[in-house]
Amino acid sequence: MASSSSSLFHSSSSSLFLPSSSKPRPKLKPTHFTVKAQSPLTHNTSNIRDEARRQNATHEPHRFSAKYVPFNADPSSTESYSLDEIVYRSQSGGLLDVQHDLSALKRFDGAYWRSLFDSRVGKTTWPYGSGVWSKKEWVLPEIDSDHIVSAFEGNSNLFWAERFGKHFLSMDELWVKHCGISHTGSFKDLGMTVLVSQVNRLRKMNRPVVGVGCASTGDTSAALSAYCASAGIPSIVFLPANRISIAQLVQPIANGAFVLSIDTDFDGCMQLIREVTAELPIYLANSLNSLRLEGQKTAAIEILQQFDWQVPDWVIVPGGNLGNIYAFYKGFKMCQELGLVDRIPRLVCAQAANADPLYLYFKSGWKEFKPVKATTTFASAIQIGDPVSIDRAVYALKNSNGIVEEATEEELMDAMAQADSTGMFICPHTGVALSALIKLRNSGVIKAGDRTVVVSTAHGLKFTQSKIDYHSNNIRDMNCRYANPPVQVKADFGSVMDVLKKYLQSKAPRH
Ligand SMILES: Cc1ncc(COP(=O)(O)O)c(C=O)c1O
Ligand SMILES: N[C@@H](CCOP(=O)(O)O)C(=O)O
Repeated sequence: MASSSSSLFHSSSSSLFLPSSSKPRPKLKPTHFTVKAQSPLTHNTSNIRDEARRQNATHEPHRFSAKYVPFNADPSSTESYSLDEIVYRSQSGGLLDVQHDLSALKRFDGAYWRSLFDSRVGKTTWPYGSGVWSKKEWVLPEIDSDHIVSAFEGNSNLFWAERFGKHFLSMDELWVKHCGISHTGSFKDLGMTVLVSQVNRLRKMNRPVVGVGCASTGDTSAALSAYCASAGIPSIVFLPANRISIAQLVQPIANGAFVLSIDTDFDGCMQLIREVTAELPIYLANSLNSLRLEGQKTAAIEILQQFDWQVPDWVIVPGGNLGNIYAFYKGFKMCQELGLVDRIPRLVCAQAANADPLYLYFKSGWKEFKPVKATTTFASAIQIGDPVSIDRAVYALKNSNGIVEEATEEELMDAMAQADSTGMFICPHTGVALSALIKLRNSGVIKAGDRTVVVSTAHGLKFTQSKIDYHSNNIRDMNCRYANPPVQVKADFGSVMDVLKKYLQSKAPRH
């Protein structure tokens, strides 16, 4: 059913002036805030990178750090790896997590970090003009700004969905975080800037990385190929043949990636890329690699920032491979731990009913996880039956008093059409998240006054075929209740007037 692919194929202004002593210091108060206001290109330098270099040379070295540790490890564990190592799994075969030196970050209080992050928004200072790198100290603190590969991603709009909220849900406080209004049209840019920047650093250090590879349902591959192309790094993408949209397929092709269209589903491609990256000097770019989530978590920080550091009640995220739901949890949790906010929102992960292993696990009371064979869904980017980040997702949901919901094909397509009819142009995955919201509102779990954020994960323009099918009433076993097909009309004045009069009558206010 899903649309198928063709056969073709500082400020300087916001520099952080770090204290010279490595001794613990009293927490900085906002009044001692050390962000220098200065416009980017004040020093006769030729571009923003040069300016960043000049600033770096005059600054003291960073004193924040991060490392890989086993995910959710026992506190007694001493296993850890430098971020400069090429490692995706712990000794026991479990997931890894990037652990920041929180005690170093805590030398600065919440007000300090809020002010610092706020000061960097809306500037072109390298690299802080990016919504991800404006939080560099919390993302990859040790990377040289010169190695960063960025499209100034992030800083996506948080849209007040006034009409959708009021009209369909009697809600005043419904917001949509448009992570898909981004360089390659999905939230993957947030993670990929971090991963490709680290690869760039590794290559400069002469580490054996010849290329970067991923399995993809279309968005990871688009982001990977764009960032790699921008840095001149070879990218290799494994795509499930005929299961991604044309718009997504053409992105890595245009960006010069080595594209393999493989006769299997996403889970099959994921298995293959894991085997291949264990053998060849190809760095793995899927979210199994915990570096990606460091970038993705900044969307959560941005939401808080956009609400002037007030915490919403609910955040709803569509889930597939399940890295993103954990990334949101991690972003919110860091803000709480570092004193920027005093609580975190409740998280909802929304799945397509045709690809719902997490939902089934949740419904079983977290008794037993079983991968499923995911079947075709209009939400094609989340057609995933064996998510690599299942443990991360469960952790995020349990620790945020979270919920999992699911949406049938008809529900998700109706929700997408309803949202579009109020001026949005969302992707089917966002339709899944909105369906979850509709269900939770109808059951009274989410209250009319709850401030709720739905995360929109990709741009609707990547999924136009699904909208065409829906609005043409061309989907088997679906009512397409909100279809709005074009009216065919003869090219004469009378015929045009007839249809217009009928239309205007149907729209005239009734008294
Ligand atoms: C558009 C879109 N939405 C949602 C998701 C789900 O994100 P995750 O795999 O991190 O759960 C993906 C990718 O999987 C996606 O491409
Ligand atoms: N939707 C994803 C699926 C892979 O997810 P990842 O976050 O593990 O890379 C895609 O677009 O490929």
